[in-house]
Amino acid sequence: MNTLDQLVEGARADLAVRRQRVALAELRERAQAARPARDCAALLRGTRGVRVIAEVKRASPSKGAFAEIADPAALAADYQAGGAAAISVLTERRRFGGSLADLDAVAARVEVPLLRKDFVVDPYQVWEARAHGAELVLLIVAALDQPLLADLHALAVGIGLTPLVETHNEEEVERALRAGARVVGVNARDLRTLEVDRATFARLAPGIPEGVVRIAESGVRGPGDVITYAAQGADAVLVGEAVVTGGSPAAAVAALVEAGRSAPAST
Ligand SMILES: O=P(O)(O)OC[C@@H](O)[C@@H](O)c1c[nH]c2ccccc12
Repeated sequence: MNTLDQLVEGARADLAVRRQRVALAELRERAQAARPARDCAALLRGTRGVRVIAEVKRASPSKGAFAEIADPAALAADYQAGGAAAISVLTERRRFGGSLADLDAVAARVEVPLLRKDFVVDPYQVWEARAHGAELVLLIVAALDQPLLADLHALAVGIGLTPLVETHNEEEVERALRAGARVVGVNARDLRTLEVDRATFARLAPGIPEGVVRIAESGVRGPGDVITYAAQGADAVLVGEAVVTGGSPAAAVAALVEAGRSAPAST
C-alpha cells in the first residue's frame, strides 16, 4: 500500500470512532451556529503579489516529528502577526500529530481564515471542518474518485466552505476543474511516494485557468522559492516545515510575505 492509501485508511478508522461519539445532526447544528464563512477564493487571489498560507504542523510521514508545538494557538497568532493570509491546521493524528482540538484552539485565537488539512473522504469530515471553525477544507483529488470529489466539493460550497482542491498532475487538475474547483493547489510532494519535485507547479499552472486561484504547496524553503512561484503565476504558497522549524515563526512568515509582496507579477 502506498503512503496516501495508508493515510486514507487511517483517517477512515479515526473517523469511525468520532462518528460514534458525535452524531452528524449535532455537528450540523454546531456548523450552523459557527460564524459566517468568507469567500476565501477572493481573499487568496494575489492581485498584488503572492499570499502566504502558514501551516500548524508537528510531524510528517517523510520527516517524522520535527516540532513540539505545545500551544498551536500561540503559533497561529505568530503566523497572523507575520502577515499570513490564512492558516492551515493539520488535523490528521497518526502521521502528522494533529487534531480537531488544534483547530478549535486556533479558531478561538485568530481572525484569518483557517484551512482544515486532513484526508477528507466523507461528508462527515466536511461538516466537522465547518463545526470546528474552518473556512477552507482540503480535498485531495488523488484520494477521491470523481463522483465523491464532486459531491464533497458541492457539499463544502453549500455550507459556506471554500474547498482547496489539491492536485499533483495534469489529469488531477482536469478533474479538480471538472468538480468545480475555484481554488486549486499543486502539491510538489507526491503523496504516494513522498518525493518532492518543485518543477510540478510550473508544469501544471498553465493548465489552471485565469480566475481560478493557484496555490503552490510543499517544499517552500524560503523567500527565494516564493519569488520563483510568483513568477510562475502562483496566487499563494502553502508552507509548513520552513515556518515551524526556524527560530521565529512570525519572522519566518514575515520574510515570505515580504518576498511575495515584492515579487513581480507573472502577467
Ligand atoms: O511542510 P511543507 O513542505 O512546507 O508542506 C506544507 C504542506 O504543503 C503539506 O503539509 C501538505 C500538502 N498537502 C498535504 C496533504 C495532506 C497533508 C499535508 C499536506
